[in-house]
Amino acid sequence: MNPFEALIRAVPDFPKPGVTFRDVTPLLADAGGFARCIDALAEPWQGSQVQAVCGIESRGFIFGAALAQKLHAGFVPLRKPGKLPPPLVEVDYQLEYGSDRLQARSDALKPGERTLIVDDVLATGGTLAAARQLVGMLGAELVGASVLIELKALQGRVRWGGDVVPLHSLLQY
Ligand SMILES: O=P(O)(O)OC[C@H]1O[C@H](OP(=O)(O)OP(=O)(O)O)[C@H](O)[C@@H]1O
Ligand SMILES: Nc1ncnc2[nH]cnc12
Repeated sequence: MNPFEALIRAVPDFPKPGVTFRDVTPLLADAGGFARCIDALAEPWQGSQVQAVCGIESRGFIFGAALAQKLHAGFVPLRKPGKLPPPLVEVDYQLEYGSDRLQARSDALKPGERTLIVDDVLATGGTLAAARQLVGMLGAELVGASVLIELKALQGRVRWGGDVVPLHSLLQY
């Protein structure tokens, strides 16, 4: 069994019927499990000279900020609407259970800055694709993406576009 699996709670029919919600809060509450999770998320990127980690609001902030520290990189929040002051760049996207918009400060990344995107869950891949678009609009160099959980049936990896830009997940369902 994957060492992190026991720390993820499956909640049926949340937030709407037919969705099995993968709750990461038991993992976050487990000091050792959380630390090992950040080590495992960082491992593929050691030596990749990551300069900036973009974390996606809100659960992506938790993993992204810890991972940025581990990789000695800066942290850049990609936020939902109404949270960041202008000037901004923004992208609209679809979710497994709705639609949303992601925004970043228009000078959040430097041109060519080696950037990693981090989130907790890859579902349909809409969020990660929007984050990737934002990184491109900011002129940074995308090194890859890391997620804790990949929901394979929703084929987010297909949307990410194969292996040209690496995408790592720790746990697959
Ligand atoms: O691959 P996708 O279909 O785009 O879905 C994945 C996204 O869905 C969840 O975010 P949510 O918008 O529920 O926000 P939260 O982290 O604030 O709970 C999750 O944290 C990912 O960001
Ligand atoms: N099934 C799911 N569980 C947790 N977070 C999600 N984000 C999108 N789908 C999700």
